[in-house]
Formats: sequence, C-alpha cells, structure tokens
Amino acid sequence: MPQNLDRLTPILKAAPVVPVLIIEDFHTAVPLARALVAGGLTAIEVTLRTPAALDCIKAIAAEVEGAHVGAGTILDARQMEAAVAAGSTFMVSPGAGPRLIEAAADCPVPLLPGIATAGEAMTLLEAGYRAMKFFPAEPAGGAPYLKALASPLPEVMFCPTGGVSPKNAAAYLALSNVVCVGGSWVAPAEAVRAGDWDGITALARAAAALRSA
Ligand SMILES: O=C[C@H](O)COP(=O)(O)O
Ligand SMILES: CC(=O)C(=O)O
Repeated sequence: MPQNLDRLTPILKAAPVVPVLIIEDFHTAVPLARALVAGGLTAIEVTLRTPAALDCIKAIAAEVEGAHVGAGTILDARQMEAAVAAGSTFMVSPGAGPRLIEAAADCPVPLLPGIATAGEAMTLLEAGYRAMKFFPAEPAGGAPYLKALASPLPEVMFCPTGGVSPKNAAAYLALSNVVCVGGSWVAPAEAVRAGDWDGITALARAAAALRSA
C-alpha cells in the first residue's frame, strides 16, 4: 500500500507554500528555482505542461542546492517514469484514476494525488493514501469544504491548490487537515520573463512567512 504521507511529509512541511510552476523557457528554470529556495520555498512543483518541463526538472535537481523538485500534472504511467528519470523527488496529479494509482504503487517516488470530493478522497484512502492535493481548491469549495472533511476523514492531510493566493492562504493553513498550500502566485510570468529574481525571492519570503499568519 502506498502510504504516501510519511514519505511526503518532510517535503510538504518544509515550507507552507509549494510553488506551482509552468516553465516555458528552460533557461529560466535554475535561476527561478534558486530565487524561490533563497526565499525559503524549497519544495517546488514543475508541471509537465510545457515541452521544457522535464529538462527543467533535470536541471533543478542537478544544480539547485536545497530544492526538492517535484513533477506536477502527472496524468499517466509514462509521465511518471519520465518524471522519475528526470530526478523528481515527488509527483503531483490533478486527479487520480485506477491506472495512475496502479502505476504509483510500483513507483519509487511518492505521488500526491488530487481529489475534489469526499468520495474521491475515500477511494484514495482505501488505496492507502493519506496525503492528497485538494484541486481545484477555490472552485471546489475552498477552505470551508476542506474544513468539513476534517471531522469524517481526520487521517487525511491536504495540500489545497488552485485559486490559492496571499488573500486566502492563511485560512487554509489554519485548518487541522492542511499540511501546506500550492500556488503559482510566487512566480508571476512577467517577473520570470523579466528575470526579476529578487522580486521572486521577496514573494517567496512573504509566502514562507504565511504559516504564522
Ligand atoms: O495546478 C495548479 C495551478 O496551476 C495552480 O493554481 P493557481 O495558478 O491558481 O495558483
Ligand atoms: C493541477 C495539478 O495537480 C498539477 O498540475 O499537478
């Protein structure tokens, strides 16, 4: 059984926010990851939504000290294999079908699978999962929905992602069943294009301080 919470906790608890990155230009990957780590965000999700993503993961894994680089938007077993080969230390999926869960059982790297309903969470709990992504968090019901899951499903810990921002992150982080939140706001596309690494470090630093808010 892929009890993933123990394996993911050191990564997900490293900071209150996991940056979710869609990297178009390979050359920005390493300075971007360094800027985020410098601000205190060490677990970084690079989504497999661009042709450059796997090379970005490889480069970050090899060159950015202190980073845990994960592969996001994992949709199938083939992507899982590619993510492991690239050096990911965790994987994230927006949802979880039976074939993905079967592939994850044999995978050396832990998966944080996505759910949006109590039923989906129960299916994954039966499969042994105790850490899940709540996606897309805001459209799916936000912090009130997640709070309502804590009583019936106390053993499940969530990383809400999708519509999380500095405005609502603290409300999620205050919940007993939230280990961290995910979001793209710490790496705005214009700042990445402009190479504003100091600006991104400042955003990361503010995000890293959120837990105590
Ligand atoms: O998959 C997750 C999203 O791409 C991140 O969501 P966000 O842009 O609303 O933070
Ligand atoms: C949405 C999501 O889970 C991902 O892109 O990894």
